[in-house]
Amino acid sequence: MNALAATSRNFKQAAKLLGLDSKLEKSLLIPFREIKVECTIPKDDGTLASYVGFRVQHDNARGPMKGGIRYHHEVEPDEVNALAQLMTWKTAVANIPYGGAKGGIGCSPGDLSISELERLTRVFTQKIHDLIGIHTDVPAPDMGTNGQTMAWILDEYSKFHGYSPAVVTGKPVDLGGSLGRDAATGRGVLFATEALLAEHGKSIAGQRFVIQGFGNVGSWAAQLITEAGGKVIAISDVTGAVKNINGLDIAKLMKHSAENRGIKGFEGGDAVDSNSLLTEECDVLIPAALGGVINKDNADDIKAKYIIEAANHPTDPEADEILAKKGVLILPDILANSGGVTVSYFEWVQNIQGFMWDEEKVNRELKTYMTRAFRDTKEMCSSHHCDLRMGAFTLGVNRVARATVLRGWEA
Ligand SMILES: NC(=O)C1=CN([C@@H]2O[C@H](COP(=O)(O)OP(=O)(O)OC[C@H]3O[C@@H](n4cnc5c(N)ncnc54)[C@H](O)[C@@H]3O)[C@@H](O)[C@H]2O)C=CC1
Ligand SMILES: O=C(O)CCC(=O)C(=O)O
Repeated sequence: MNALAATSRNFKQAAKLLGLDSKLEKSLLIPFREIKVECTIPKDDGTLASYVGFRVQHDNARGPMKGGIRYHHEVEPDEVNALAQLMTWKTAVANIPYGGAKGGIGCSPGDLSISELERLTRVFTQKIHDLIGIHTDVPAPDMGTNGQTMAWILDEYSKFHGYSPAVVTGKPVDLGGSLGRDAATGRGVLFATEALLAEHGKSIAGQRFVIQGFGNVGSWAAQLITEAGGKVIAISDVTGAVKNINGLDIAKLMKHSAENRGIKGFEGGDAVDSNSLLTEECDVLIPAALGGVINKDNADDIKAKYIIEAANHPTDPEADEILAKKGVLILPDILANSGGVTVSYFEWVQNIQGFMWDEEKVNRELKTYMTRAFRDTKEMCSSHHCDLRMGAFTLGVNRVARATVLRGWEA
């Protein structure tokens, strides 16, 4: 199912559970602004290349819009729209004072040199600088982008508006980034998983994990889960998949991946088919790469007891239904991966205050926010007799609806 159709379907189900009136429902669904820009840059060989960039600003009832920028060849308007909408509900689930946005450029970052990526990022920033801002819309990294990308956006934006570190988060620490932001999404995944397992009398220690994706989120999740005593038995990335039922050596896999631009060829396990990774025998499955990977074609074959959605919208609604019948518990994206935007909020606060927190404080506050979001979601599950996805959606949608009504925007 198309990402926007899937996200909107979840939203509409939550709106129904909450009994929202149809005018309010419609105003919450429609994005505030959709931006599409053509970014033309000279390639290193002197030829010109054009890429389409998007920024969808979904909602700002609760504060400045917030969300990552993705560089990936599959970036297209409907997906960016869906991801922006998810950010609106996610920031509300985390109870941080933001709305939601998302951006992206349709490109293959691995095929571009560093200087081409820099030129592309600067041109994109030139085209959208008037529409983003510290109190308007604050970008951050997502798939295919990182702290360096944010540093280029910061620098380009500052040429127009003066030095403005709070205009992006996920920056390098040397440029006002927060300690702990790089690991935050993975660490948030750890805290959320701990909270879910604890409800079932379990802990991370002794559980077998399978992770799809070994980028920022997947690699940090793998490291932190291993440190907490979990056994990561299989991992995939775009280059391949590797399995070791005794547990992969994550530190060695990190080194191999950095040196070889991927996990392919890692000798600390057996190479396995990436396509069957999601259906490997395990206790906890963590999709941490693309959307829509768990769908009606593979849901019935999934053997995990728990799915922790580190990626955004990895599970189609049809798969949700199949997995629910099998008794698989899904911790939804807007809760499970909210650690990233939560520490982005801490970074923005630090930039505005001009005061830097130590890493221990960042991680401690992150745990408090993740635990609270999990508890608030469970309360919605109890009051609306629904699963965790609908618990998180009703929590997020209700908070945004209340702010919308208070601001007098629903009419
Ligand atoms: N970076 C962040 O702070 C946050 C990221 N997310 C979500 O987490 C997911 C991953 O994001 P990042 O780790 O930041 O991206 P990244 O670009 O750092 O890493 C992406 C990883 O996915 C792998 N991948 C790509 N295609 C694949 C495929 N077909 N099969 C297996 N692996 C594949 C890549 O090889 C890479 O290891 C995305 O869905 C993103 O939206 C969610 C919240 C915050
Ligand atoms: O850190 C942020 O502002 C946004 C991260 C993001 O794009 C996401 O949570 O999907």
